[in-house]
Amino acid sequence: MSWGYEKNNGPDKWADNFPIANGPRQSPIDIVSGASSYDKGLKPLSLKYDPSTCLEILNNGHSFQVTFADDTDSSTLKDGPISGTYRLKQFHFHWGASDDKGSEHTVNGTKYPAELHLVHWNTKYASFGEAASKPDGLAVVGVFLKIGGPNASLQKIIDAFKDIKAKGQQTTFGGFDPSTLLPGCLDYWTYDGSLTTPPLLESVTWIVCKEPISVSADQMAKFRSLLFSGDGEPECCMVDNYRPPQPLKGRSVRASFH
Ligand SMILES: Cc1cc(C)cc(S(N)(=O)=O)c1
Ligand SMILES: [Zn+2]
Repeated sequence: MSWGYEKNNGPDKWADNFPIANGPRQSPIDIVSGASSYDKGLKPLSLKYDPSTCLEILNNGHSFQVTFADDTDSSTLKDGPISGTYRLKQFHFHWGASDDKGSEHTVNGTKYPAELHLVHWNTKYASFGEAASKPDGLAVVGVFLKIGGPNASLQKIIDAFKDIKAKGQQTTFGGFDPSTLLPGCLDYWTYDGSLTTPPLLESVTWIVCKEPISVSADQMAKFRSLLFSGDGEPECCMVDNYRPPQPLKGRSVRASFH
């Protein structure tokens, strides 16, 4: 039985096969804004994305992801809390069965209906796979989604859902600029954490944006029409693919803003 988000294979069972699930730097966390400390040494994020590196969109059975060519420094994250250059590998989302839940990180206990993760790897290592096992290997930018007006940039992604409804399905998806998914203000919280799904590797510098982006209720409903299940299997809607907040275990959360 492979891991998932159901009762019998969900987050409470992951430690059975991935003992790091109870490790010292697990993600996500609840961000308590009053307990975060402003660090004037934190730089603004430098995100430079080239739409021509966008390759395809894929339903991997846990979420859907948009993957990028990462053989050059065309789409990168620099500055912020990190040193060096990190390359964009993919982005994906986590969301709920209803608008009152779905994000992985929470803010003062507040859940958002969804959360975007833009995954980058440190080019001091030879590949994503090598970087994923290093304490400074990955940097993931998290962006909350809140219910509001329709998001034109998200709509381009949603329009591709008909081709990736079931697990394992993928289709070409080019010319998409991920910077159109970023909020206007790039104030952020940052802390040392992990992948939020198995293998839960403790290799992620988390960079969580304070400002959410909008998504309409109808657009969220389209996310929930994707399937965890494969073609020909009993249909299981892709919803609640989020891990709940994990113990902070003494970590500090820094803020790039007052
Ligand atoms: C397993 C895994 C892989 C990747 C690239 C990213 C994550 S996450 N949700 O921590 O951003 C998890
Ligand atoms: Zn994620």
